[in-house]
Amino acid sequence: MLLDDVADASARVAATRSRLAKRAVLVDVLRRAAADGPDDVAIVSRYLGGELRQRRTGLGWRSLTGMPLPADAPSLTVGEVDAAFAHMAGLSGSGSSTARLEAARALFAAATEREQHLLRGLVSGELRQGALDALLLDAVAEAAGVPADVVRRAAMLAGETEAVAVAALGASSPSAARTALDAFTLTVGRPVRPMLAQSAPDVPTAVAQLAGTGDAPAVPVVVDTKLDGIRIQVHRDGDEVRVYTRSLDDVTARVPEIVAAVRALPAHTLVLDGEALALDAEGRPRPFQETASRSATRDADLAASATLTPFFFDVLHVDGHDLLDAPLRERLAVLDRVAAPHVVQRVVTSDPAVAAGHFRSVVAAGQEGVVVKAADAPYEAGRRGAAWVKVKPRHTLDLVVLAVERGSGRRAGTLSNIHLGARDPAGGFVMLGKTFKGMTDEMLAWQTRRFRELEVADDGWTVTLRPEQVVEIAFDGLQRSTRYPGGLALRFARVLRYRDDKSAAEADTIDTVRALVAPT
Ligand SMILES: Nc1ncnc2c1ncn2[C@@H]1O[C@H](COP(=O)(O)OP(=O)(O)OP(=O)(O)O)[C@@H](O)[C@H]1O
Repeated sequence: MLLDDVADASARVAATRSRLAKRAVLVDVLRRAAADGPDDVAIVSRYLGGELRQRRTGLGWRSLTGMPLPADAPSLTVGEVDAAFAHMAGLSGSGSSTARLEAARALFAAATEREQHLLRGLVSGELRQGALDALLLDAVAEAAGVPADVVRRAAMLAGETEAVAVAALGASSPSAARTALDAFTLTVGRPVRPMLAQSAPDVPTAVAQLAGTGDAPAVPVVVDTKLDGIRIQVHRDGDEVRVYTRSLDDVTARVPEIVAAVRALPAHTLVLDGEALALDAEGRPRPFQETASRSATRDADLAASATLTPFFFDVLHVDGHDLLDAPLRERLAVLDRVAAPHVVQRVVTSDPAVAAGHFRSVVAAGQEGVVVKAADAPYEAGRRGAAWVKVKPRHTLDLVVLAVERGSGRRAGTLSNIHLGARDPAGGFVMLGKTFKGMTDEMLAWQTRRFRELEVADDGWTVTLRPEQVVEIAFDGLQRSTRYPGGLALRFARVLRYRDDKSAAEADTIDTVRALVAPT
């Protein structure tokens, strides 16, 4: 397949707001890629999702300025483009950056204007979007003639889209595609995308959503303590233990204490879902920053300074039995048996008052809130379904840093005041305000370095960034604003922490923010 076909599809997807129209474009291009063979499906599904197949090419955003003028007519195949990036990624040693730049120039010289636009987006990561991935999976399902939930489930278990697209579109018939997709099962040692939660403003609302209201007898729900640490998914096969983060990165080498704790549990094979936390001598959680900086750094000194304790709230597999489809009630019974010293505290009740009492006591003990869960629900990998509902005592949003201003006075020399954007589901970001509050000196130093890496332009005062860094913001409310494009501004926004475990595609959307505005 020609790169031009993908560039054309990508431009048409970006040009329409209609999900149906976007999906139709993707179905068409995926079908044509399938006719050209599995290698093309692999590459095209990656490119449509906004990613290269190479994790790192060594090419920076800046190196793409000053590329040659575009070619007049398309000639590049996707296979040639993938091979060119594989070559660039493989270069190392002295002279490699010059060689890489030459290879990039040759590639760009052979690309038309819209192909160059696609290549830039792929290299910079700007085309990557969570919403696009979901759409792509639906398009794979339609192109292969199988139900969308079968494809989604396979992708969650595979932890990626490419292999699933190849399996589904490489099959000779819809029933063969289904068989190929059913072969993606939970494998110990291969992380699955974690189940996510919706939010509710308070505990009675969350309980009512799950336990039901009215005359029917209320069903008991699980009210789990919400710990404010780092999501971990731990896989154990005998003595081999691997620890993954929310974004499925392998952090095993950095958390030997978690490995040791899980090795001591009474099971041979295990997949556990939970949270890692730094505790003080009294067993109270230490501030999140300590847990986060510990996991974000490879620094051995820091590694010694805070010990992480794992707490588990779910189990997906034990000794040859997959539990994904078992109701939570059963999974928790297994969890209590195999992970007893490390289980998150919970109450099971249908009484909103009891649930609210648990919420108050855990918040008083320094925890973040609760997650109310349907006791009969399966584990829905990768889904923000209705079966888990979180409740926290304060308003927070995960926003993306769009730009940053130079600090002055005590903050001279730093990059300080950050511009905050919510994700627009149709593409791009909507600015909601700025803040320089809540940052510790360490955070300031960290962000000053980090934002230089993301710099796109610098007018001497404001540095415009690639929209990649997610930040968790607390705020007191929203006000109408004529200054910002969404017509809304945050009141008293302050930084709680930087979220390295979330990509910009997972940031809160402007629709979520609008839903917080009380109807007038
Ligand atoms: N007992 C628990 N059950 C489920 N999730 C928990 C629990 N304790 C802490 N968590 C954390 O809460 C998160 C659930 O909220 P959500 O799925 O919205 O993820 P998130 O966007 O990372 O949320 P947040 O920023 O509120 O932690 C999980 O990702 C997990 O890290």
